Amino acid sequence: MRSLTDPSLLERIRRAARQEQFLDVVPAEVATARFHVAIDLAPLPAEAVPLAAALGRVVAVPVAAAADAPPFDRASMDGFALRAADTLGATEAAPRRLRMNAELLACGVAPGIAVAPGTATAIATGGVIPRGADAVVMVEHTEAEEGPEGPVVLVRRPAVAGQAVAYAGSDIARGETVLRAGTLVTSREIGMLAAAGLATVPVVRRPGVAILSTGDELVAPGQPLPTGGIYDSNAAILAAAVTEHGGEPLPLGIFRDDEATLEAALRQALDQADLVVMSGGTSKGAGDVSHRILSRLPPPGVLVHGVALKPGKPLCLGAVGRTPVVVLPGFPTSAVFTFQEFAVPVIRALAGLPAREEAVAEARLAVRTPSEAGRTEYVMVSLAEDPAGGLAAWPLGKGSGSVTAFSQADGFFAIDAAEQGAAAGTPLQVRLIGGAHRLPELTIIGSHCTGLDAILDILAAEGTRARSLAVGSLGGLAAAKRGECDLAPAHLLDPASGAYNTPFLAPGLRLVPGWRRVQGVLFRPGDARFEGLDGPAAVRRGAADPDLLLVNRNAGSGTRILLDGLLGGARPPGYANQPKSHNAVAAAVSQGRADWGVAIAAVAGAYGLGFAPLADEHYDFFLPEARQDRPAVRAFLSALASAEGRARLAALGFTPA
Ligand SMILES: Nc1nc2c(c(=O)[nH]1)N[C@H]1C(S)=C(S)[C@@H](COP(=O)(O)OP(=O)(O)OC[C@H]3O[C@@H](n4cnc5c(N)ncnc54)[C@H](O)[C@@H]3O)O[C@H]1N2
Ligand code: MOO
Repeated sequence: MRSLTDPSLLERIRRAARQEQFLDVVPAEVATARFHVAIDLAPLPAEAVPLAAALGRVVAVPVAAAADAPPFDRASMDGFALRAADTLGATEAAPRRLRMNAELLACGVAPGIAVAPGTATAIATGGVIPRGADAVVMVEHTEAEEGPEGPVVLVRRPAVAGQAVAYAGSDIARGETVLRAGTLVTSREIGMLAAAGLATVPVVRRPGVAILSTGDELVAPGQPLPTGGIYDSNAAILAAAVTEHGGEPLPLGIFRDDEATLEAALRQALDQADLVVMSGGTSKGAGDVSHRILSRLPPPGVLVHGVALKPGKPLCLGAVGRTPVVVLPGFPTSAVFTFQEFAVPVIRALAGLPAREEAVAEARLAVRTPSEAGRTEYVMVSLAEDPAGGLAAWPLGKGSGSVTAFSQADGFFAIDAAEQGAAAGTPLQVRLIGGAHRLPELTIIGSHCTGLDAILDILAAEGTRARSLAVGSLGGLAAAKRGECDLAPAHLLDPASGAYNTPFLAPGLRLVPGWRRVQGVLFRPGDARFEGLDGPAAVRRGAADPDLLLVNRNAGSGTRILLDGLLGGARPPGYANQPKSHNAVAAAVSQGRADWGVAIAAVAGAYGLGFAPLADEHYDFFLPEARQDRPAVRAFLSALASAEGRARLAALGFTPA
């Protein structure tokens, strides 16, 4: 992202406003087909690596055993090696009497004496079966004694040939294929290779995947964030995903949105990598940068720019010679989603891994979900129990710019490009991310609060898995009425009565008191226009001074109802700026985009802001009566009432009910 004084950015915005510039937007299947014919997808050449380094690698060529396992016929019991025929008819009352040979076959001892008829040799588990012997009798079924002819062994059970003998090559036969090409090497394979006498294993060379992030705003995690800065999360998630799919990440860092810099970086990446993945700067005019750079490199260059997908429309796929280049959209959800769909299959193919196994779960869509016609829209969802049986899918609703949607979702489903949304109740095939999902024991749908995290941390420590979906107080109340959640946290103010939450109770629901949150006016510390005022005076001051800019809240929120009541119809400057959370209000005031707003004390504290208290807001839980006896609900209620829960809430600035 560049500054507004940058003429190329102005040009980019003008052009974007004029027209839809992805003239060549193609369906995902077309994009994949064009990409795959232009690049090589055969596994990379083999390299021999020592067993200690083989974990997680992919076997390149069939591996044959160099030795038998066991390498010789081996005793599998401590006892006596003998000829089974000599023990025929042996009983407790009439044991067979065998002369003991003068050697003890411990492990690692080469036998020197053959077992002749009528003799036996003492042998340990793992000992080499001597010539002439065909069975081992365990020591418990024998008795040794000193006879006139020397030491003898009395055998009290008849043996059958082969008894307690593990034959040479019965486990691994020399020349047998122990590992087939394409096998992923785990600890189990490493054990087999060692037993077969192999110190190294031929594995597919790991595809090197260069990862470049582009954007003037990007900052490496761990560094301080300047105004307008964004942490480079794409590079980290992409590098880890490369490793997960058998590649070797080559993190090249963050590059400025500048053609010459990017071209140099791309050339450097192409020198060392089997696949180049860039993220950022692909949409609109910026996409031309990739076009221009790629056109100066060996053909074929850009193969696809624009895919009829959401997230992921600005994706650019290209190749230099046969080396694939993938330019992902900068938005984190778009980047990781298109990486999974378009880059992962290439990495796995080069790494010699089979296509990723897709796991699908059937679910019903919990709420109506809009989509953009003309693009196949992939909707990230959380799965919860459906009261009608099976699973309900709840859209995360976070959008392409979210850094958490892909990481927190259980899976995603597609809405066809021809549709403009999907109705609540639509049966869905949800593709699971990570191949599996575990249903939470406690489903919480409604308004979010850091106090709730404190209680859920206690539950987690006790081993109860909870899932909290932040859909706002009203959305949670509706879910509770439909019986779709265990608890619906809410802070709903009824303007008529001035009461919180109780006026919204419905048959079948009960209200569990949670805690109070102090609402107040937020301002920058040291702002003399607010310092020292009480809450109502701070609102009057804010409303009266035309130089002061308000940050309001969205209609329907309890905070908005409170502020509207205090303003008595006044509309101070900034009233139209209506973000949807306490944190957004605090960030606006803290960063100087506004001078005052109303939010809870805990958030003011987290941002280091001044605070003038106004009123107590009640944060309570709607609980469907049908669910109140579930063990996880009981565990939640006791954590809420516990001394620890109350102490943690108090420490966060909340007043437990
Ligand atoms: N006028 C239009 N604007 C946009 C369109 C459009 O069609 N017309 N498309 C939108 C879509 S769809 C997407 S997706 C994004 C992708 O844009 P870019 O690929 O050009 O990405 P940037 O502008 O560089 O960044 C977007 C966003 O993502 C943040 N970002 C970038 N890189 C990283 C990173 N490595 N780690 C974390 N976050 C990153 C960046 O700061 C921006 O906030 O464009 C829409 N715009
Ligand atoms: O296509 Mo963009 O990826 O919607 O956000």
